[in-house]
Amino acid sequence: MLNTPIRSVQWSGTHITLLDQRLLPAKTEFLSLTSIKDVWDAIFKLKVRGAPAIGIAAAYGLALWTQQTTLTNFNDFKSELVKQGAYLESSRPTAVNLFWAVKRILSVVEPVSSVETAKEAILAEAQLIEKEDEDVCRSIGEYAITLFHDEDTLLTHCNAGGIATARYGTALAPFYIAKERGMNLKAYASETRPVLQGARLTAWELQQLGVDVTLITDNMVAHTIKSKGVTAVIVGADRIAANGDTANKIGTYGLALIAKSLGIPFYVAAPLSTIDLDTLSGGEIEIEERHPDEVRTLNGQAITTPDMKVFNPAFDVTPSELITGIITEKGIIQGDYQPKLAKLFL
Ligand SMILES: CSC[C@@H](O)[C@@H](O)C(=O)COP(=O)(O)O
Repeated sequence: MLNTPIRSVQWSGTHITLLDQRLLPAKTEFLSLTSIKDVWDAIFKLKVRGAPAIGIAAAYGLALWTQQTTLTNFNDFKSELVKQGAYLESSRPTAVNLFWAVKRILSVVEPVSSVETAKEAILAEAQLIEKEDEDVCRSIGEYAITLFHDEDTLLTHCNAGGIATARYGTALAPFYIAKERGMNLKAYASETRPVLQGARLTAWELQQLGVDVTLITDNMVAHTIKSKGVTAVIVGADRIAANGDTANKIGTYGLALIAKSLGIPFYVAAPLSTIDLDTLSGGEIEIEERHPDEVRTLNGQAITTPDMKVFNPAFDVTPSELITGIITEKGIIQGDYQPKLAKLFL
């Protein structure tokens, strides 16, 4: 049993050690990322995925670049660092944690005046981002658990677990806390076509944790909620707009509509680093569209003609009015999201 969850992104002194999430659950393999290009590629290809983990990988990616650069002039170093940050930001558009982490790393260079000091400050900040995410996820779990009772059955979508963060996850954090407290939370995981994060990652992660987890395909959600006594839906987020509209894995919006129709609560669990007050509403969030082959194939096997026309958005936006509560490290907010989200940052 994997009671201490695997760390999906770690700094290893000279490189980044990264769990290759594409291979799970068949193989638990770690990659050594030795250049910023490796980090871009890892984010783009979903070797690392999940909003907070992408942010941590990006922060370490910039730390890696700073350790390797031969630039000695501080102004040249600073302007190249900005370019490297923009390069990493071009890997995936939707999860705001990527942009948040790059911004945070760039900001530590402001008060310093030499390349050597900047290198140290950047690595320390990347390590702090990882450490803080662990604490934040634990806190999300502690707030989340107050919403549930022993023997409740929660349905979750995609993977917002320990491997998508520094530790504990966001939507899966209450399962870790429940285990510690001897409380029995049961789970249904929807498989999450086309990349199957629910089947490959969430079902595996909860099974490792010893949670009673059952896998369903995405089209079984309404029937399962109705027939199996699911008490709540809990998901993570990739970007929460200022008004509470939430971008998360494709399928989340449909889940929220089903939850509302069947009268069960729909919760979003996310850290403040996923809340983007500069994005006023969900309509402003850029939705990543991925390669059509993800839909044309299933586990590497073609399921359509090779030229089948495909629409493959990786995320959708759930309007805030369908969200029962947003669980953050600073507490749970319910309704009236605009002022309440803004207040979290004061
Ligand atoms: C704590 S992870 C929250 C979200 O990032 C997660 O729910 C999600 O949508 C991940 O999408 P992915 O495409 O796998 O990166």
